[in-house]
Amino acid sequence: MSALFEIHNLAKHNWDNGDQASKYIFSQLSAEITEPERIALIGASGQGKSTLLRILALLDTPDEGDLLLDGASYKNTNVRLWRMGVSYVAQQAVMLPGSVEDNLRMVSKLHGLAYDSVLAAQLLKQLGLDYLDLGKQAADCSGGEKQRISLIRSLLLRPRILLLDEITASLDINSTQKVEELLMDWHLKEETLLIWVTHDLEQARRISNRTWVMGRGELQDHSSDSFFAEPVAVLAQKFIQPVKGSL
Ligand SMILES: Nc1ncnc2c1ncn2[C@@H]1O[C@H](COP(=O)(O)OP(=O)(O)OP(=O)(O)O)[C@@H](O)[C@H]1O
Repeated sequence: MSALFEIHNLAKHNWDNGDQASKYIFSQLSAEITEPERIALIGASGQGKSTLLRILALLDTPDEGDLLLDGASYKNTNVRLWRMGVSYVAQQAVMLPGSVEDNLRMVSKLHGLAYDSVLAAQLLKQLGLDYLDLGKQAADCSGGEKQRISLIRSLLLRPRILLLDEITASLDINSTQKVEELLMDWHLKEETLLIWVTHDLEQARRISNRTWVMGRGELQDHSSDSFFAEPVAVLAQKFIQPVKGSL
């Protein structure tokens, strides 16, 4: 039986700055995921974590290598179908023109799916957004509101793989906790594979069973239990440099 998701020798060239030493952001990146897991993706700034997630969602193209979903290469798959199964939630939430409700409805419409208003209302409540006027212009929402609306937009697609790019970066502690609880619950019920980029090692420990560390163009794969056996402060020094003050 084929794995759920496979990354084979993936490489991405850096922007061409004439410096051969930095030709690749990363190269020969490989990983195999056989079942829906919760993967924390960590690493210092500029190591290519967002680029990797964007490539996995086919929002950017790899320069070398292959990606397989249920054994089928992205090269032989319709991009729209791929994106129904693999959804990326960006670090900077981008709102589409129109109201909050227009934004929530838009993705289902694009993919020819029925809009599940009951699920939308439930998710808004779980993320503490039930006070929001759905007729409000999405562009007028706060950064934290936009981030949660953008997460709900992706969840409404019920993707098999959810790629989360620092999605709690502009949220307060309460909202962050709600997002984490919702996603842990969602993962259990929907069996969604989560790949979650975070600079917060405590968050990585809470949400993952597997930890990928990106650095120097490579990907290290650890079980979170063994990775977090060391104190977080020590791990921060080793893997998320420079770390003075905060992660
Ligand atoms: N499409 C692209 N082609 C070439 N280089 C890119 C592309 N996108 C990003 N880069 C470069 O790749 C490097 C890694 O960027 P990326 O945003 O993926 O890092 P990151 O690990 O997510 O960083 P951070 O933690 O700060 O968000 C940057 O130097 C960036 O300019």
